[in-house]
Amino acid sequence: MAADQTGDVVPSSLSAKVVGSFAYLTVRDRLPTILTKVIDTIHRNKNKFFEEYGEEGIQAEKQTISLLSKLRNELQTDKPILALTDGLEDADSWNRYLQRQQGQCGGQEVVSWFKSPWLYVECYMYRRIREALWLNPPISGYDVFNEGKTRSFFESQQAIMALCTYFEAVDKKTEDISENQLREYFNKLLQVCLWGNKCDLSISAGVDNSQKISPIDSLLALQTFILVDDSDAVWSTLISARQQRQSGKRSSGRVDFVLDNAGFELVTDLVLADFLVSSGLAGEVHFHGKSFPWFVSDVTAEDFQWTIRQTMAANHRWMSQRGLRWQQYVKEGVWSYHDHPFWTQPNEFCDMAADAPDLYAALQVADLLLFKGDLNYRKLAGDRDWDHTVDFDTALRGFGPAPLCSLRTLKANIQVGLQPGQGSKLSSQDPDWMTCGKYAVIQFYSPNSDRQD
Ligand SMILES: O=P(O)(O)OC[C@H]1O[C@](O)(CO)[C@@H](O)[C@@H]1O
Repeated sequence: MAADQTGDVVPSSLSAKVVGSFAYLTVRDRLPTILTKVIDTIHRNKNKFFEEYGEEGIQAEKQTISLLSKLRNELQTDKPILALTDGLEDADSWNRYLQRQQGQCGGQEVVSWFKSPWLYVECYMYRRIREALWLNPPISGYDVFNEGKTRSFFESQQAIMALCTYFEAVDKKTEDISENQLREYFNKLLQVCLWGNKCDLSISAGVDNSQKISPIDSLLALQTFILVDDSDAVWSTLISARQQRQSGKRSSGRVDFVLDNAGFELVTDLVLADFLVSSGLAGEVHFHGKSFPWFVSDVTAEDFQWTIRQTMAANHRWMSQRGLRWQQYVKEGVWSYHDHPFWTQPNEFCDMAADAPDLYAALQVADLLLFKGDLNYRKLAGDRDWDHTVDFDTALRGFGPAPLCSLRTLKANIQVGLQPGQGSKLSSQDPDWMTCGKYAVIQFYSPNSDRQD
């Protein structure tokens, strides 16, 4: 247990200082592997940089690699975390966060890779990659993870086609079907969107993790791996918001996706968003992505636009039709993409109201917030060593700008909101249940006291 900034007693943050823990193994093994791949990618692209920028490109490649090798050495030898020096717009808040961490150690320990909160140091690594590139124009804007994200999209083509074909049939029917039928489609597409989160490149340290089989066909078999299923509450939230709109009590009708990975997962997000709009469950969708390459496969503005363009250009009738529809939504402002520096900060989301009040206020307007993936879950629950039976609401520690739902496959050893005994049963059956990506949750919280489930 530890006291937070406000003096509340909360479980301690997960950290690599617990030798043998998942955090420890990630910092010891997975993060250096990711850094090595980043260095290899930059080196492999040397000729491209030369063709584009001449000798300057080669110099930038060398210097970036030298900064990244230094970073890998700092990590592997547990050096202190350093302040950022690139002067980018978020550098000050990162440096303030470092001071906050230093304040919390009370001078007894240094803030370092293996001693500090895992969430902090892992986010910091991606920000330092950003710094290494930024300090080296002309390759400052190069996305080192782009090749992997692109590959993962193409390797999931069959699954994307199957999903678009399924959606085509659903879409034809949404106008005159019963609420029960609509609900059935919603459940399926919500689950596809959930399992899409299996496909991230960070857990596999960049190794192929794409979707190979039809996502609809696998749903039934996957059902037993959903540990918490609050989809009833999610549905009720959408339906009651729609009723309020129809009766003129409310205008917005907005669902926000806090996105996670590009590739197949993003396609599942777009398909669900398409369904929400075409069925009238939402009037508008906001997508929140990252403002620089993050956690290997996270969606940036460029990935978002690229995915829509590729879907449009596909040589498959239903896939390209979806792409065209999505482009239309973007043109008409029905869909919009947003980024904010807070999404690429190391903060727990309970800090958002104080540290990013503009973002918090923007989220308050939504009827429903869908938080995709494992990292968002870690930030929702503060990446702390909670007992599994603690309520989701408690772990959120006051965060709740609007009704929210986490759609997450478990890839880090944090999970709340389970039934008594559920965690220990899983541990005895499947010791890696929290980190293997085989289990998932659809976990809901509403700040309105009259929860609609
Ligand atoms: O893409 P996601 O689902 O946020 O997963 C991110 C990955 O990074 C981690 O947060 C840590 O490496 C894991 O928990 C997870 O493997």
